[in-house]
Amino acid sequence: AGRCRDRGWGWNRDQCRCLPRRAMHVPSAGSGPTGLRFLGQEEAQAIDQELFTEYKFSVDQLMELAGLSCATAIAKAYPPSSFTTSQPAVLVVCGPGNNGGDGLVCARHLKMFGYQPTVYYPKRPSKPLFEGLTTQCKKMDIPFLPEFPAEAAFIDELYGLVVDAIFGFSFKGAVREPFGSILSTLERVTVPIASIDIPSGWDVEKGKADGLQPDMLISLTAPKKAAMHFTGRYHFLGGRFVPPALQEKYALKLPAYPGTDCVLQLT
Ligand SMILES: NC(=O)C1=CN([C@@H]2O[C@H](COP(=O)(O)OP(=O)(O)OC[C@H]3O[C@@H](n4cnc5c(N)ncnc54)[C@H](OP(=O)(O)O)[C@@H]3O)[C@@H](O)[C@H]2O)[C@H](O)CC1
Ligand SMILES: [K+]
Repeated sequence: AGRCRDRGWGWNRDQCRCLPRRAMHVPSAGSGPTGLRFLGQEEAQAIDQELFTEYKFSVDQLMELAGLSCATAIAKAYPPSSFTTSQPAVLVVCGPGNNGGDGLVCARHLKMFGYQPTVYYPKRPSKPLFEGLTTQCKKMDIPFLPEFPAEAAFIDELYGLVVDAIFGFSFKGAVREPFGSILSTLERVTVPIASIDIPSGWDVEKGKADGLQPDMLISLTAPKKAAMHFTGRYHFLGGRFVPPALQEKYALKLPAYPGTDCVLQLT
């Protein structure tokens, strides 16, 4: 039990024993379907554009479904009872684009599901969509951190899970500040990280061997090529909103979601 006081270890209520925090959550049985197609960056962006221009979805519609998928997948892999912190505290780190918007929606649904999310959102676009999502979170008493914790150990101490909603499929080139420092801190945390769509800082197609190594990846619409380099425990598919004709046009070969579920566990 002395080990429980060490950083990176904690008491697991489900298993009634001390475990490394990274191994805290028991993976559910069963492996995912095969034959999925992994998308390149341009293809992912083309599908996204077509959803908006040809199929007339609005961004906030799809973002709501994407963020709900993420919160649902998180609740399946990391139920509140599996947290070793006194509360199921989750740090949601949001970037400047739509991936960050998915993070805000995810934070709101996590709160609805009984988690205690806190958001860090350093670069906020002055657009009604993002301002609205921010207000919705604030009105639900979700705190926004004024500064990012300087030490990875502070994050390990305060939160049982980090949601990475910094960059998605439009990330390109070398990471610019303040996100470089944020990502280097996140690379050192020992609590699990759940990445939305792409592990942030990874090349969308080639991944990044020495970058963030999330425990969970929630691929939206269809996995991107970077997902082939994902070695964490949980890979979920979410964003169940692609009309069959568009799935066919891009030969997505999406597996069937179970019943009315908005997520599907791939691994
Ligand atoms: N169809 C779907 O599946 C949907 C997915 N959604 C989510 O949207 C993202 C893609 O969102 P997008 O806004 O296109 O892009 P990102 O969130 O990935 O990032 C764009 C911002 O990131 C900045 N950026 C890019 N590269 C860097 C870098 N090297 N360093 C720092 N910052 C970077 C970029 O800044 P610019 O200055 O270049 O403009 C942007 O601000 C997808 O992955 C899903 O998560 C939708 O929610 C719903 C539909
Ligand atoms: K991400």
